[in-house]
Amino acid sequence: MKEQKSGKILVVDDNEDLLKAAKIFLKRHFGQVDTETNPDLLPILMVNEQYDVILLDMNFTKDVSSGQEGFYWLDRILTLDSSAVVVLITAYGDVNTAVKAIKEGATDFVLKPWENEKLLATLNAALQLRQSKMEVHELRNQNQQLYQDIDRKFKDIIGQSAVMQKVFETIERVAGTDANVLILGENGTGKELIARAIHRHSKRHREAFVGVDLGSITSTLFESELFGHKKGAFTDAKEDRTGRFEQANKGTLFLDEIGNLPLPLQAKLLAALQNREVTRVGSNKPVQINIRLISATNMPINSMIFENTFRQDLLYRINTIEIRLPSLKERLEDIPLLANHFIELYSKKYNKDIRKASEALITRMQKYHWPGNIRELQHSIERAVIMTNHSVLQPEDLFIQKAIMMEKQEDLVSLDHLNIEDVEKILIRKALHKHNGHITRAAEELGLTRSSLYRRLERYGL
Ligand SMILES: Nc1ncnc2c1ncn2[C@@H]1O[C@H](COP(=O)(O)OP(=O)(O)OP(=O)(O)O)[C@@H](O)[C@H]1O
Repeated sequence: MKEQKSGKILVVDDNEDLLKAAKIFLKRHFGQVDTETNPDLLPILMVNEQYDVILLDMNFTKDVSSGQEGFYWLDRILTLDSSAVVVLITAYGDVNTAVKAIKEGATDFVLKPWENEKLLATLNAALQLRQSKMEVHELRNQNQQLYQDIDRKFKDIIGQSAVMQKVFETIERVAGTDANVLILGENGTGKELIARAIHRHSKRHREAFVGVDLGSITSTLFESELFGHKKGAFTDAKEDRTGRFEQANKGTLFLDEIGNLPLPLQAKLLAALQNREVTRVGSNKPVQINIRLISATNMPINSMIFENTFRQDLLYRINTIEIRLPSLKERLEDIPLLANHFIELYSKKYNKDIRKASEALITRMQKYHWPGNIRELQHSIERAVIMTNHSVLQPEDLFIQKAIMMEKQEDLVSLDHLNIEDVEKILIRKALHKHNGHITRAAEELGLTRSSLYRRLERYGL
């Protein structure tokens, strides 16, 4: 099999005969060999091509042999590309010039007239160096990207409204402490996002952030999931298992949906938090735990105390600091930022060229009530970005799809759970959808005048 030649070499020397000879010889060993007599063209050559090794003469002006020109061009090359690999050539080489050239960033030095085999060995070594320089360069870029991503995550908590500014202030104040934090807020308001931000800005950021959805754990699995179990502790315990508390040791434990925890399990959780230790199911050896606790719920946990559905002593354990996240309705001024943030995110993800949301869309979004908060807004934008042909997102991109989705959901709802307003809303949406948003026709079908339909649209935020 023919050997695949690699490496792009540029030879810069004022001697045309030398260049010809070099080209003939080097082409047998490298993928591309370019030659140039005029060093002034170096910058442009380097823009047009990424050379792996530049073989550079040290003297270009007739009767000058100081090597100063070589040093000048070496410096220019390294300024243009700090990973460039330059091998200097000179007929008047001496040890001092060689040492100086290496000190100034040259990779190696060859003397004219050269022996082909020696030149080849020097260039092969230079090529290897270039490859590792490029790998390091790439890794550094990746690293930088990762750091930017991590950094951006805090910036990814979008919000400039006064309520969100307060939330940011609180996060900054509490993150560095070990205080237990309770985050309250409706579904999709960003409770988990905030919990992760607190962890990332805490002293424990190098340790684990372990989340548990208490709303979805069955009573039977609660202890095994949280505290772990020993092999054979019960029928399905085929292996030893570390519980979430132990996994989070030295880090942060995030207990989501804590308001959904039944009372008997609240007692077990409280005991673990008070004693700062857990015992795996089937074991009698308690394990010490050191965790920072962040909890979250969408339930009105403070009033649950009065209904005896949440233990007051547990609440006191978990809510040293309380953060209440506003619903999206309470921060309508953040909608433009959020909308454009998700448009940018999903345009990149789906390779589309969508610049922003139109003003009409923003106004429309600010009138909608967003029961699913930011999660709903995020998903609506994602769908719209996938489906649209517009470069500026329009109301129909978002709301027609929303109407279709809602209609599907509403068809599943049985009417006896609804009050008269809900029924009206459903009928209005259906009529609008049927007539593609045509107000006069929808009003006719509903037996309303145009203005009374408008009034209802306004009232229901449709
Ligand atoms: N301020 C914000 N800026 C940008 N994205 C956000 C913001 N708040 C929430 N999100 C995004 O919205 C989605 C829902 O957020 P998250 O899961 O943190 O909400 P949650 O309150 O924990 O929801 P649930 O109560 O349903 O568990 C996530 O994709 C999150 O990244």
